[in-house]
Amino acid sequence: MIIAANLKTNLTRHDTASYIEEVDKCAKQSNQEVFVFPAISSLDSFSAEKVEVGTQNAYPTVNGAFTGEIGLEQLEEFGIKTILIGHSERRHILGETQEFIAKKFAYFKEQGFTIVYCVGEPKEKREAGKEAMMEYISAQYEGIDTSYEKLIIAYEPVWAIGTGLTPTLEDIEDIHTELKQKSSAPLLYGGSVKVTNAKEVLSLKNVDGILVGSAALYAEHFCTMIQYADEIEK
Ligand SMILES: O=C[C@H](O)COP(=O)(O)O
Repeated sequence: MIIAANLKTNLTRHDTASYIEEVDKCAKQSNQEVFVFPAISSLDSFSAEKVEVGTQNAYPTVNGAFTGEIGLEQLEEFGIKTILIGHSERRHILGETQEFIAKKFAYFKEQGFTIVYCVGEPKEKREAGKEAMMEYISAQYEGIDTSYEKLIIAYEPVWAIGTGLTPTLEDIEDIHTELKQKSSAPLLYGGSVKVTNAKEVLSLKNVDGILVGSAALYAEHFCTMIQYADEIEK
């Protein structure tokens, strides 16, 4: 399974280095694929043996006049070859359109990156019923090559991110089963995954892993989630 931490806008360079060192220790004892996405200011050539470090964002360019952005040149300096694309915070807070997200996807696919591609519905779409919700999520697949061999998809209901709320286990399994019809790529669940619910979520059919935000900030908790995945696979 894939156990991924999105550190978002948290931890300094120093604390990120310590975090990755600690997570790498537990990841080396595990059979899981472990990803950590640090804040961009903390990207570096880490000596992690098992943890795959990815970037939370980048502009689809080698370099150029894109103030505030980083491009391929800056990622290559640290050997970064994994990227998060389409995260709901980039869609709903930073205003990335599906068209731009698809352009970014195509660019980093062209560069051979492993892409963790995020989809998920806002609360009002969830409340409008399953048909409206799936229609919304389907639109997030527009322009995306769902057969890309280095694609990982993360289903993250927007209303579950950072709220402590999650769909029921039945709902997660149901939606993941539907989304698996769209792509056979590994499908992660994200949205208020904690040490207290990670094992149940990871045990669900068509859940191939988790993408964890706030609870992953505690390396010990994130390591526990990695251990849960090993226990499930025994
Ligand atoms: O990328 C991670 C997701 O946004 C989930 O964040 P969260 O675990 O804080 O709800």
